[in-house]
Amino acid sequence: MSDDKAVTIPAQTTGEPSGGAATLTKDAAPGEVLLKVTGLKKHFPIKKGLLQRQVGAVHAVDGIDFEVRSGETLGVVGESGCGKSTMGRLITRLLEPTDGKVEFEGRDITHLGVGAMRPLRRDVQMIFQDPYSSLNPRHTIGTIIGAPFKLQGVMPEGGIKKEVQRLLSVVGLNPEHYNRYPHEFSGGQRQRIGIARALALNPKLVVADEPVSALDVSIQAQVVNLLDDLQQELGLTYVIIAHDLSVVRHVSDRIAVMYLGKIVELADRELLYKSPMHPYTKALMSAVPIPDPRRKNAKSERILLKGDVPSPISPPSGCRFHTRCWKATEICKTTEPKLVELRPGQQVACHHPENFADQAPQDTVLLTAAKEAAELVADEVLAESAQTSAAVAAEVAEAETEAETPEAAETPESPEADAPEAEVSEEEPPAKEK
Ligand SMILES: Nc1ncnc2c1ncn2[C@@H]1O[C@H](COP(=O)(O)OP(=O)(O)OP(=O)(O)O)[C@@H](O)[C@H]1O
Repeated sequence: MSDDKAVTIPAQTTGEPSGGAATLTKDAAPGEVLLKVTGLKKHFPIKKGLLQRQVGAVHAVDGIDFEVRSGETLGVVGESGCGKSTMGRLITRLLEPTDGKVEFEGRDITHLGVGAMRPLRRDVQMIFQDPYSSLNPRHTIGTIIGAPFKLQGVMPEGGIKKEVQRLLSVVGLNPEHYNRYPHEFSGGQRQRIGIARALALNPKLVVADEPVSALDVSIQAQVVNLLDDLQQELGLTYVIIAHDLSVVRHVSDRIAVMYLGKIVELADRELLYKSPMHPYTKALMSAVPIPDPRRKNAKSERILLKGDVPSPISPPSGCRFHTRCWKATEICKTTEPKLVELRPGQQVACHHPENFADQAPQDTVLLTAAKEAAELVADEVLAESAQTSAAVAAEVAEAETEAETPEAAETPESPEADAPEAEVSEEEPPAKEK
């Protein structure tokens, strides 16, 4: 980690006539929406035969909506093949979306061409997973980190070499190693080089795609902490993609959980950890050990998921997770649940959420697949899940009753006021048939 904490980005001058001097001002104030994604899709066509006729498509990203606010870190998690990297490449416009909209600072950038995207490339940068293949082995690290200045026609104050050396010290590397080649560095150091390159043009948004998964576990924390420090110092906004929650849990403000091209849960970190609502989130969380001494006696039952993620070529109907979910009923197979905000700061797409009142309590018969999936879930987890859902349902019912009572008292003259508007069930939701 760098000792050089006093990071200052000098003003840069640009060769572009229209660009003007690159300023240090972050246009979006902290908390304002920097990036907005609506109905975003990417379907990769599958072509066959001599005529290369399209016979199908990989539904890598299949209609997602989210926002990234200035200064925050949005973590994106999900198993391999869920479309996280494709999403990262779509929002950095390295891929052309099939459908939907990407807005950056209020500007629609969905279909900007190469030329129009050029100035924007400064503001949106990407850090890649593999620090071995993402750095050209024939170039010195001075050339690699200095490349963005040349590509963008930007001349930093004091020259490129001085700026590259400053960036090296910012990411905790020796500025004297300017003339060395990537193979002379360890994996962690190479990832620091990738970070220095991404930071060169003082970006507003950095999308980091599995930034530490290729590194030794002992090095991972150092790189994550470096990203965290840089965010504090430079006011960066991050989208950090990871396949499990262990990497993003400490650095994210909000977390989006992806499954087969969809966001199934999007919540403030605290809420997600305290009471995950989507069964898939719960399963992902159960795979992460909790290094908390206060919880050493707490049950940490693992939830094993049945089989692999289904093919994104023909994703399951309804809720895509229904083939592996231990709570799935008929409605899950037939009707796709919408991503809705069930609690302030917590959106979820599930008919039978955890830690919340059942959204389809009339639908009680478990699918055969759910019974098989339940075999892999510890009895304690199933019991706890039923218990918390029942408790939340009772709480919700109680809150509704309280909310209705004063209203009725205020309008005693109304004949309807005496009669309860809706029956509030005191009953626990019916137990799922096993
Ligand atoms: N260029 C492409 N052409 C065809 N299919 C693709 C392409 N890129 C990705 N896919 C497919 O899209 C799906 C989503 O891939 P993606 O890499 O986005 O997932 P991921 O969640 O990032 O997984 P991983 O962590 O393994 O990278 C996968 O089935 C993948 O095979």
